[in-house]
Amino acid sequence: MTTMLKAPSSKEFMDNLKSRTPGEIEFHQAVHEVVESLLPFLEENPRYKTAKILERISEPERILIFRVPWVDDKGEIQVNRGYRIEMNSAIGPYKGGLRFHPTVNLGILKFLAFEQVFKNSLTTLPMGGGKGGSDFDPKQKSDGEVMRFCQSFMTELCKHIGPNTDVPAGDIGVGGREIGFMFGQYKRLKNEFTGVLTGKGAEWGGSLIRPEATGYGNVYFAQEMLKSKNDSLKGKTVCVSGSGNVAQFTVEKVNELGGKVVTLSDSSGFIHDPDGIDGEKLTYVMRLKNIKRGRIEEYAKKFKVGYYPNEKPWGVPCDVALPSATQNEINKKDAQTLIENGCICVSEGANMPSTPEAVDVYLENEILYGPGKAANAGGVAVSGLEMSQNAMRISWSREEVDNHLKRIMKDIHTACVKYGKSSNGYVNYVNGANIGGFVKVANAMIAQGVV
Ligand SMILES: NC(=O)C1=CN([C@@H]2O[C@H](COP(=O)(O)OP(=O)(O)OC[C@H]3O[C@@H](n4cnc5c(N)ncnc54)[C@H](OP(=O)(O)O)[C@@H]3O)[C@@H](O)[C@H]2O)C=CC1
Ligand SMILES: O=C(O)CCC(=O)C(=O)O
Repeated sequence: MTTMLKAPSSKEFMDNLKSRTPGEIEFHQAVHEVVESLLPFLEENPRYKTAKILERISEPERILIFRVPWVDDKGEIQVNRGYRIEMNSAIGPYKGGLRFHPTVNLGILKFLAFEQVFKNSLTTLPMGGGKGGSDFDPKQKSDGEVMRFCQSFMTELCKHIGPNTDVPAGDIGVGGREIGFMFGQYKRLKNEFTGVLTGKGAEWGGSLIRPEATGYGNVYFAQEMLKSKNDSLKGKTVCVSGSGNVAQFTVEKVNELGGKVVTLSDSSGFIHDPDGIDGEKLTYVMRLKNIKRGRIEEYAKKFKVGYYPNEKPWGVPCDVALPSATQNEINKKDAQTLIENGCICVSEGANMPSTPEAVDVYLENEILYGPGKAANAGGVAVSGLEMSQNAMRISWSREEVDNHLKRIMKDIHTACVKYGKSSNGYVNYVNGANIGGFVKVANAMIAQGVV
């Protein structure tokens, strides 16, 4: 027998969540946004209330926290903390990146794992949600130190993951180098060559287009949003933040589609290049960041453009903003400035880069706003395609993978419009992504019983 339950108010729900997860500020922020989107939908669909999906989906299935000891180049022992949040496996193995950054803590990884559940569902591929990482800082470390850390991290993590259980990938501070070291250690310990990680090198099981996928996917999503207004990126001035994996391939795709990117940043400041970051300058950025592991300030010196230490790029006039660095990098004032300067579209390469107050500004002004869990889903989507290729022991061409990516981003856009269209015609992509991502996971959870 089932009983009809009244859904808790957003405040009741959040008070309860906060009392059980004190101090996990980013996690509270991510859950609050989803609850606000979902409560009206739950009123119309009471079976999700009866099954207590909201209560279950916001509680990780499993949290792993472990010691990561390693030896630095001076022979001194260092100790970091490792994490893996296995958030939800209703529609597939846990899937999501690993972040190595000194700011990493439980609340940040839980927000990322929670977002990942909805994002992965939106891709239409069979992937549950997870996230992990460490407070280890790869900056200023030698390759040997990074390798020893990665090997120690994987020595513990390998007990909990597997190609049908949990498949990590990269995120901030984890790129091809780190995935290589972790894959090597997993293979050595388990004596098996499997698709246990994605983002692998193309010669050893990686998918073509995975490095490009998050940035390209975000630009495809922005293009879809603009297309809904009979507009495009051609001739648009674009502000990008960050200068890592996502930012670099965002610039590449914007250039290809005829836009002009005028900013890039890192945690020390931003550069403003009014002439645009063309292909040649982008090659310089890729060398600077991926090989030399230098600071974006060096771009300003090399190309004689403005560098603004300890500032973010949102005061630079643009038509389109593609935040691609980190969470909460655009606050209310930044959002107001963007709109006052004529910005008509914000599409998030980073996870949760806009504060809730910034999001309110976008929605009140009815600009095109693509939240990260929809707009940056291209990365994990191509990770899902890497898992398929590994399982079939085949490799698709660049063109095949790129065509899949384009189709997936278009489908995500369609799902957001389906669930997010307001009565006045404005598409609230926040509601669209949250409800669109929720339905498949919630239905699977109901079908699988109280687990
Ligand atoms: N890689 C992927 O496939 C995906 C990534 N994302 C998200 O995209 C964003 C960027 O990731 P990715 O490009 O992979 O990471 P990278 O490590 O390659 O690059 C991160 C960039 O962001 C900057 N950054 C990091 N932390 C801060 C901070 N606190 N303040 C200002 N700038 C900062 C870094 O600067 P510095 O070098 O100074 O630290 C660097 O330029 C993240 O939010 C990530 O979660 C989302 C989906 C998939
Ligand atoms: O490719 C993946 O599995 C992870 C991508 C990721 O971490 C993200 O979407 O935030």
